[in-house]
Amino acid sequence: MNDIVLSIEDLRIDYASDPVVHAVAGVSFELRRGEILGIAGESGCGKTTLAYGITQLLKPPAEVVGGAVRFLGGDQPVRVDELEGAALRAFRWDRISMVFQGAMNALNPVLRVRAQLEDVLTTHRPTMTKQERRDRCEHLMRVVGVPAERLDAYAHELSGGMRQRVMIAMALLLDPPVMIMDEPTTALDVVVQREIIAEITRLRDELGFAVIFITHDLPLLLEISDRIAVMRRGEIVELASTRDIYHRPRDPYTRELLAAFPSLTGERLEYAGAATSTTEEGA
Ligand SMILES: Nc1ncnc2c1ncn2[C@@H]1O[C@H](COP(=O)(O)OP(=O)(O)OP(=O)(O)O)[C@@H](O)[C@H]1O
Repeated sequence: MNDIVLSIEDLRIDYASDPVVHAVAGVSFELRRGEILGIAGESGCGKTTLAYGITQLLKPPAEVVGGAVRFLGGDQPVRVDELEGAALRAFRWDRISMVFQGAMNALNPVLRVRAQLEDVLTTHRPTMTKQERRDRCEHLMRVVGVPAERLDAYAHELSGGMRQRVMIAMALLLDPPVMIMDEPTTALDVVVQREIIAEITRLRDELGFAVIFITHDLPLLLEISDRIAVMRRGEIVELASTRDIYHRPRDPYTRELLAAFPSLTGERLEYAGAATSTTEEGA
């Protein structure tokens, strides 16, 4: 069995604006079966463009100008970047699914959650019976921690956290070997964010799918990833195990990124009050 599920080779994506932006400037990496690969980097470094490029969701003026994306998690290798039309639609969700920032707002406001989940199954698993579809949807709701009764709700009747969980359920419906998550919890409050992250790592352990997890939140990546790729100006400047990124960062930019976050483990310093304060007031 191949240990690599996805291979990205020298992927290049431009925005054909004036001047041209080389948003992804020759990115190569391999995603291993069942791993969580974190992609970190400051705003504008090309993370989202990369995610959309891998799944062929880019819209003009964005354009893939070079490289290859190969899915290796099935019987035959698939050149994802060459898929079109019905073949692309059949591939997406089934082999690689996505949860993007604000995905929770992608739910259709006039359809019940059940109809939207069942629609994915009707399209991709046409031989499933009605009862099988019902069972699968109810199972997935339980898997992501939403009571199955909520299948009868409309999106506006659910909290932001629940809606994002529903989107994760949708991404898991077809049991894909790869999930791409781009800031999947950024729009949520910290407590809900932690719950959902814990859920994603638990599901990964249980179901064994691989995840590309994109965020500017490096401490979060250090917590959940097996390996981390650090992106800067459209390129990966360092890709290593999370342990090495944390303890032995090689690239100066990785060190800079790490230094930008307060240490979680170092010596505890006593708070001495605001540096600019000249009075005792409010101390
Ligand atoms: N429609 C567009 N036209 C021209 N340039 C664009 C367009 N969309 C994005 N870019 C540029 O492409 C580069 C990469 O943007 P991208 O959104 O992929 O970065 P990012 O790392 O995901 O940032 P963020 O974390 O803020 O979402 C940036 O320089 C951005 O300004």
